Formats: sequence, structure tokens, C-alpha cells
Amino acid sequence: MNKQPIGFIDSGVGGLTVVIEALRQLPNENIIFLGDQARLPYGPRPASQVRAFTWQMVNFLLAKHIKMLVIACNTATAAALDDLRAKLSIPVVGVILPGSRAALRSTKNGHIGVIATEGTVKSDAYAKAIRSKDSRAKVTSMAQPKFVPVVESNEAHSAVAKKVVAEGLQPMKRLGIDTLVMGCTHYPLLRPLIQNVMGPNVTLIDSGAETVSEVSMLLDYFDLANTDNPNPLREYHTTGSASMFETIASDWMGQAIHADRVTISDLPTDVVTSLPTTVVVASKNAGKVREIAVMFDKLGVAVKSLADFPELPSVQETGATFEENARLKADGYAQALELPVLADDSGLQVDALDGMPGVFSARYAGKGHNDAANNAKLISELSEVPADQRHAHFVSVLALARPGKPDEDLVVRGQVDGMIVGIPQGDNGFGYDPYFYLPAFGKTMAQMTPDEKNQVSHRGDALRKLEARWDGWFKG
Ligand SMILES: O=P(O)(O)OP(=O)(O)OP(=O)(O)OC[C@H]1O[C@@H](n2cnc3c(O)ncnc32)[C@H](O)[C@@H]1O
Ligand SMILES: [Mg+2]
Repeated sequence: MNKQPIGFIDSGVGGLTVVIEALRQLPNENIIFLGDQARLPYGPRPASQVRAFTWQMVNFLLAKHIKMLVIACNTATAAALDDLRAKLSIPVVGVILPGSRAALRSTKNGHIGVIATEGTVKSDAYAKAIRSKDSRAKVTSMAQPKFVPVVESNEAHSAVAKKVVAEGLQPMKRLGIDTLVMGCTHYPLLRPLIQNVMGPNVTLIDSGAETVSEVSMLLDYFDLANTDNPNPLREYHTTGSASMFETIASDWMGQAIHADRVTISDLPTDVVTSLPTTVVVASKNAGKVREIAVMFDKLGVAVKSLADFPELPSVQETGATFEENARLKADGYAQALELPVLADDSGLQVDALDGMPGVFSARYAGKGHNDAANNAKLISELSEVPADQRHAHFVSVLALARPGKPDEDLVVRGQVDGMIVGIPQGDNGFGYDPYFYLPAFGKTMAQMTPDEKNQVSHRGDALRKLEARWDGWFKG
């Protein structure tokens, strides 16, 4: 379960058609909406400018820690979806593909009409998406530049709207289409008028509603759904007039809506780096990566490990302390990958062995070392030491590094105390776990479930310290 909000953006109020559907289909989700009414309409603008505006809105939402982004705007989807997907690691959902799929499901004669803004029509995004699924489909697209201004000036129910819609759709009527995609999230507000002009034999496709079905599926797929939320968050922001937004939104959503104004100059111009959406755990030890991923999963941050970057040269662990090695690994990989990197350097310190194996824990057995060989050496070194004098400590030092800032790592240390037993017990965990006995729990670390281990272990201890500080460190 993930309690972070889902972010929705649109050029204006039109994207609320998607939000309304989200409220219906996903009532437990926290929702933040931003409409860029001050710079509306997006339709006639060059794609590069739409992309730049879209990024500003996205940055605003990233700073609010969204777990998924919905581009509730066809023009912005056509201009920016690929770019956003390439650079963000939260799932990004656009409106064009879901709308295209629905149109293909609906059409019987294979001729689909699309009405959209100039930008969307020019991009040919619907025709491309529809034909990529069915190359025989015939798609006729037409720009309707007057529809968005009618909706945004709260005229959707007026005689003006009726005239604009009737005139705009005349050429569409003669084509023999049986399905019409409302390829702009503003258009569903004009739905009765559009249906009236097109007649009962043409099925209207509301891309927004289809989009929410896709959102719902992705929430399940990425295990991001919020299943228990008695007081869901509903936040509405506009770069234009809050009262105008409130009037249209309240009328349309059938309830009083409160909106906040965000001035354009307050929209971040750079990609927000306050909290990353992906962290690379710089470890080749799968056991460690599994334990660390638990915390980031909870924070909604995607985790990659060195296994995802097989070409990367290894950083040598030449330090004399856990901290030195953790920093070497975190900094080395962060500079190479240009991503935030978390490294763990950890090990076992046995009092009777003067703190050995310590930083040599992974390679204690020397050449050809592995867990079994390391454990065998440990037991042989301790063969003369009585059971009640085998005090030992697991230590984990975590270093979090950002590219370009090697001197500013966030470093935390966790520890757990126990005893080394002569007979291994338990199959969980990794490394020295079957020999590390915790008297207070009456079992070894390898007899604990992953959850239990995380609650008592050196790494769990360090991760909790990291979690408490990492937000401030990133923003600082
Ligand atoms: O350096 P990376 O790639 O992260 O993986 P590694 O296994 O080499 O990791 P270290 O250099 O930090 O060495 C830590 C060793 O200490 C041991 N160790 C650390 N944490 C442990 C844990 O939670 N349970 C059991 N053994 C652990 C284990 O043998 C590890 O290989
Ligand atoms: Mg190592």
C-alpha cells in the first residue's frame, strides 16, 4: 500500500473530467490537481513550449511527492509523454493511448473520428496510436480550436456553445464515422451538445474515463494502491483565477470545490531534486538489496541495484573503516551513474577476535571466499573461545551520495549485539546470520522472518536513521 498522492495536470479545468472519474473509480486515493489556466490554451502553442510548461507543472507535483503522474491533457500528452517517461521513474499515464484503445473497441465500421486541439491534431498522436494497434483503421482528425475557450469561460451550457459545437462538427458529420474520440479533456463538458450534433449512431469516447482504468491497473501492477484512507486528500491548484476555477469545478463536480492559486513564478523551473524517484543501491549482495528495498518501497521510491548496470566497473573497497568503504562505494557509483546512490558497508565484529572480521567480513576466507567459507573460518577461529565469551556485533554504515557533491554524503550507522554460536540455525537472511544469536529473542538472525530481522538488525537500525534524515538532506 502506498499513501502518496496521484498528481494530475492539465492546461485548465478540462482535466477535471479525468479527476471526476478517478474519484469514482479510486475513492481511496489522495489526489492533487494542477491546471495551468494562466497560459491556456495549450492547443495552438508549439510542442516545445507545451513541453516546457508541462515540466514546470510536473515539478510542482514532484515536490509534493506524487507516486504517479496523470497527464490529463491531450496536447501535453502528445508533446511531453515520451520525455516525461524517459526522465521520471514514477509511472506516467497519458490520455491518448487509453482513448485510442477504447475507440478501437467501439468501432464497427473501422472509421474513427478524432476531435482535438490544433497541437494534438498536428502531432497526429491519435492516428499513430490507433494505427499502431490496428493498421486497417481509418482515422480522421479535426482541430476544434473554439471548444476549449467556450468551456474555460464557463459557457458550456450556453447558446454560444451550441452554435460553436454545431458549426465545428458539421464537416465531421458527413464522413461516416461510427466512433468519435473526444481528444481533449475539456470536450466531455460539451458531451450532450456533441452527441446531439453527431446523432445517436456515433459513439463518443471519453479518453479521460479510459485513462483512469489504466491508472487503476498500474496501481495494482506496481503495488501502489491506497486501500485504506478514510480522509482522502483532494487538492486543486490553478495558475489562473481560483474563483473562476471554483465556479466551473463546483458546478461540474456537483459539490463545493476549493482551489488555491499558484503563480507561474512559483512553479519550479528546474526538475525538482528534493526527493528522487529512483535510488540505486550500490551493492552486489542480493540479501542487502532486498533488506534496503523494503524502506524505499514504503517511501514510494524505486530501487535499482548494481545488477541493473552490469557494465559498470566495480569500486574497490580499500578503506580501513565501514564508513570509508560506504563512502567510496556511494560516491564512486553516484558519479559514474549520475544518480543518487546508497551504499552499505557492513560486517561482523567479534570481541574475542579484536573486532575481526570487520571490514574484511565479505572476504574473510581469502581467495574464493563465499558465505560458507567465511563462516567456516569464523568458527575455526573461535574454536578455543568459550560460548559465553563469543560476543559479537553486526555493524552497517549507510552512505547516501548525490552526483556532483562527493563531500556531502549522508552517513548513518546501525548496530546490533549478539553472540556467535557453534551450530548454524535457520535458513533466512544471508552471510553470518545462521551463527549470529540474539539472546533476547532466543534465535539466530537466520531464524527470523525478514520483518523481524529488519526490526532488530544493524541495517534496519541504520535505515530508520536514514529515513528520518533523508528528506531534509535532499532538500538541504
Ligand atoms: O559490497 P557490496 O557489494 O555491498 O556487498 P558485500 O557482500 O561485499 O558487502 P560488504 O563489503 O559490506 O561486506 C559485508 C559482509 O558482512 C556480512 N554481513 C553484513 N550484513 C550482514 C547481515 O545482515 N547478515 C549476515 N551477514 C552480514 C556479509 O558477509 C557481507 O558479505
Ligand atoms: Mg563488498
